[in-house]
Amino acid sequence: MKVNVYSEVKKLKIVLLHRPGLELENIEPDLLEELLFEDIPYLKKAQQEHDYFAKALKDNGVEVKYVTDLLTNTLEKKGLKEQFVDEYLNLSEVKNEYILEALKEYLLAFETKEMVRKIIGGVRIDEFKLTKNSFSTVVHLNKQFYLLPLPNLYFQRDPVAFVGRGALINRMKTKARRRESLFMKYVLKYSDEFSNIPIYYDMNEPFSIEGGDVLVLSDKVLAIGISQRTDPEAIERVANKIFYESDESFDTILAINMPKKRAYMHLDTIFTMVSENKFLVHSKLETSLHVYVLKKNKDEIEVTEEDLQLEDVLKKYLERNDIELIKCGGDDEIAAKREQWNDGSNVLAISPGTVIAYERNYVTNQLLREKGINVIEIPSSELSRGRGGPRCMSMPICRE
Ligand SMILES: NC(=O)NCCC[C@H](N)C(=O)O
Repeated sequence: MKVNVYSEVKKLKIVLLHRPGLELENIEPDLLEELLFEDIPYLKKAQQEHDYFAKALKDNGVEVKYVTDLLTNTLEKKGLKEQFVDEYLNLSEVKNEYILEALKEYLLAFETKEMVRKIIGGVRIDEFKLTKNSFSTVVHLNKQFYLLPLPNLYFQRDPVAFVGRGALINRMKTKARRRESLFMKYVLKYSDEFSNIPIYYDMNEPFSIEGGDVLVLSDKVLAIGISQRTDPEAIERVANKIFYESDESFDTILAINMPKKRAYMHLDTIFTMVSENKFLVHSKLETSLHVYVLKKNKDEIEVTEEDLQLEDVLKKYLERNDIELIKCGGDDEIAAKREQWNDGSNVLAISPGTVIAYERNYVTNQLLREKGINVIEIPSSELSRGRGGPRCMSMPICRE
């Protein structure tokens, strides 16, 4: 499978998705904050909405790959089931040796496909009895889960980011999402479907970076948000790797400083590209931004700082004057807040000027159409409860 991502908008050919599963049925009110959800989703409806999203992509000529299929095939073909479970449990919050031993035995007893479904879905206390009990295991039995679910996995944008011909295997900021990166790490490392993909970041690095913060603005310019989820040190390591240890064409990284708060969770929460010169932005993003410009010089990275309007940053570094910003919700203050809350700025371009957007953000979608953008709308009553949009739910593997 060819990895080729040098744009946010060029024709999308292959995309990575995860269809929500059991994991959404294991979100309960006391876990909402820890699991990064705002409400309890209804799985059946969420799956129907996700299938609608996948169909919209396929109907537009995009090949859809599911991370669970890729992982299952890799583990089966390469006999890596046990090694994966060991590494996966090691990344989990489970430290009690009796519980780890019992969990490993329980998970390995499943067929690979079912095991993959289970490790994503979580394991409840009532699914098996511990044979050995000690004081510490008894304490743990007062909880509801041996292994917490991964309900954010359908936001495939974040754990692994394809950039150029390579990939960032991201260290996710929160414990709730840390395990997610291991899925594609195994696929990229062991699967025959991907060969010799250069890796520009690894999940074992100490600093976090999430794919929602990474935008491939052109074959020379990356934009990476310094956000609640992405550390400047991670950006620095990615820059050094791509500039000096790869044959990529990128020579500029715009590190955009962002408010470190959930409403601005990732750069793509407030800023996405919809055509070669048009961008959809959070209505408050028109103020000046503090941007650190990392330039590839001969031996080391040259860093300059800019306090510019986003439009001026884009004109300067994309070297074009026809840059146009479209505000989420337009000039209607209340619509802007409402639609931003439901990821109105987070659309997925499947070709220049054609985007997939949530139907609920109809004010923004109308504004996009008035600017000549073709908007394909999808339902999201349940998907939205995880606070992510169509761009969050997809990771392009190959664009034209
Ligand atoms: N790129 C994105 O904006 N992803 C959305 C992630 C939502 C998820 N509930 C999270 O808080 O990480």
